[in-house]
Amino acid sequence: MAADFADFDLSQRRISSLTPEIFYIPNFISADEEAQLLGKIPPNRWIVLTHRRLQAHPSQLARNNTLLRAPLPPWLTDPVVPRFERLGIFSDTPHRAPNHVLLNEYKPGEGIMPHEDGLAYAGVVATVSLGSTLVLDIYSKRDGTRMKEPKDRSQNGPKVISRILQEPRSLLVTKGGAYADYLHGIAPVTQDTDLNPSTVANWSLLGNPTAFESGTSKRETRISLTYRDVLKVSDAASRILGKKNILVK
Ligand SMILES: O=C(O)CCC(=O)C(=O)O
Ligand SMILES: [Fe+2]
Repeated sequence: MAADFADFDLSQRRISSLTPEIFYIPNFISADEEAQLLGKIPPNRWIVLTHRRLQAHPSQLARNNTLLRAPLPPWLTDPVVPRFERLGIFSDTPHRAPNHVLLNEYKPGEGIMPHEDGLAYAGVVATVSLGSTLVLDIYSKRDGTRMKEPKDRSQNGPKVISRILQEPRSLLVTKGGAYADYLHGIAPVTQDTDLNPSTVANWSLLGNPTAFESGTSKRETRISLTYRDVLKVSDAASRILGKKNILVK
């Protein structure tokens, strides 16, 4: 049985006071709950991209970043959302609860380019990891506005400032602009390497650090559930459904 997180102090799980506000909780869900979640993912909802596939629940956002008002499906709500409530994760966002979940699936060798999450969402993202461990890289936004020569690219490009190891069943919470003032990405590799207490920012918070003592972690298929609060919500069902152009993200 996973803990119910009633008297849990999230501030104790902050990854580092020097970097953006990011919190890590291993074993946020139990192995049974993980298996149930994996079993509930609808096989017909995947949007296939080049290096991963994704699903959006309850729906994709419309072009103007508006969510059509609809509840999250129950399998994405229980048991996760009540635990968020007990931890106060979304207590300061406009709807005080997540209203949107993006699922991403990465097979070994797949990843996601460094990016920021954009203006559609409140500045809190809560990510539940399923199936496999992988490293999330956090990048500073280097000022690359003017690159005189292509060779300057290495100096001006985004730079990894933090590496976060996400174990299956863990929760990662990013707050306070961590996903807007910094970039985040996942390298398209088949194993994560160079893992140790000085290269992994959340090493001291890991559930099972002994599993990574060899310094490498082989990727299996990993699915993330990223819970968000979309700022703009609309009841105008017919107007939005009438529009042809729907954005993935
Ligand atoms: O899979 C993840 O943990 C990150 C996904 C992500 O960055 C996104 O969907 O914007
Ligand atoms: Fe993202």
